[in-house]
Amino acid sequence: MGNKIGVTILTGFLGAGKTTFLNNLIQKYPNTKFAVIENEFGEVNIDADLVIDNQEDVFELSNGCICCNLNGELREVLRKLLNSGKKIDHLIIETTGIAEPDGVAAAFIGDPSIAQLFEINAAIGLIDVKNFDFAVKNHPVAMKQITFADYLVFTKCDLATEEEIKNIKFQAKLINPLALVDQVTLDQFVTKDIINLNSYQSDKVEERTSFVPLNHQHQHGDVVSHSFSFEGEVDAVKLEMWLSVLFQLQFEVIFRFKGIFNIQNEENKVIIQGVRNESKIEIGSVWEEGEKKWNRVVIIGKGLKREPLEKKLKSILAPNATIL
Ligand SMILES: Nc1nc2c(ncn2[C@@H]2O[C@H](COP(=O)(O)OP(=O)(O)OP(=O)(O)O)[C@@H](O)[C@H]2O)c(=O)[nH]1
Repeated sequence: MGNKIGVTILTGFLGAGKTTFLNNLIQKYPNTKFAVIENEFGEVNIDADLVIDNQEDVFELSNGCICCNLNGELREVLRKLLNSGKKIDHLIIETTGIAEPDGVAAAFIGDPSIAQLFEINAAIGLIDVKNFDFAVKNHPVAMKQITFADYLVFTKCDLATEEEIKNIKFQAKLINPLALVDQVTLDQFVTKDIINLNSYQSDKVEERTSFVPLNHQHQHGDVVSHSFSFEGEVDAVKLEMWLSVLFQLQFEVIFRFKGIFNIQNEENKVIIQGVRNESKIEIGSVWEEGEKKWNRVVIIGKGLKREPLEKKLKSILAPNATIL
């Protein structure tokens, strides 16, 4: 992460346990100086008062949602934070239960002055196992939160049976095959090194993408997750053109995009992540000698049909490539 301040985004539907988790998280790292941005969709920000105040800097963004009308204000707070001269090791943003986390993440990737100083570390999605069905059936945003998370934490497991938890974990993994999963109960400390997940680093993307089933499709309501793997070299210009169309014109329906590409004349893997209408392109590890040069792409979104995507992927490839 270099000298940049790592950013963890906490997402999850209303009442999923974000503030509870945040407090546990802060306590887990007594030597880390956190700044916390609390966003609540009401004029009075109650959550900010519920954050245990271990001399953390808690900023409140109320009466709106940072994924939309408060995005400018979020940028303003980040600038203030930097100009304050205070030592900050890590920033946690707790979004409202109805926020689309990609809008928050996009601010860190799309704004060069912010991206220079902050780096998204991971998006944590909390899922209340007792309310999972209700939330995903009735609120498309809950589904979007799950698709965007790098790490899914199941809460209120103390209130559910083993069978219920297993079933919900299974469904959530189908919706978001890229995410790591874990579970907590009330007041239980987080065991994973949450602030160092580094999910946006190219090696972690490579690692997670390799766990996704090959050439798979899964549908949950109108949210569908497609994975593709194919051999052959990709034409960089054609890929860029396709992605710019995808991210500029279709970002409303593309919730998540991660890909590892074998680009023509490039010795290293090229890692591409799409966050709303922004994309992050990084050079990954070198293709090892004898390693099969698979391109792997995972696209999760609303009502996405497989055939046009497959056709598009074929069109960016050199003629000898085959999609399996
Ligand atoms: N039994 C049980 N209760 C929990 C657990 N996690 C959170 N809660 C309770 O659930 C309620 C909501 O938790 P919060 O942490 O405020 O949830 P939130 O996601 O921040 O809520 P909003 O900001 O309203 O979206 C609180 O009463 C918590 O004490 C859990 O694992 N088990």
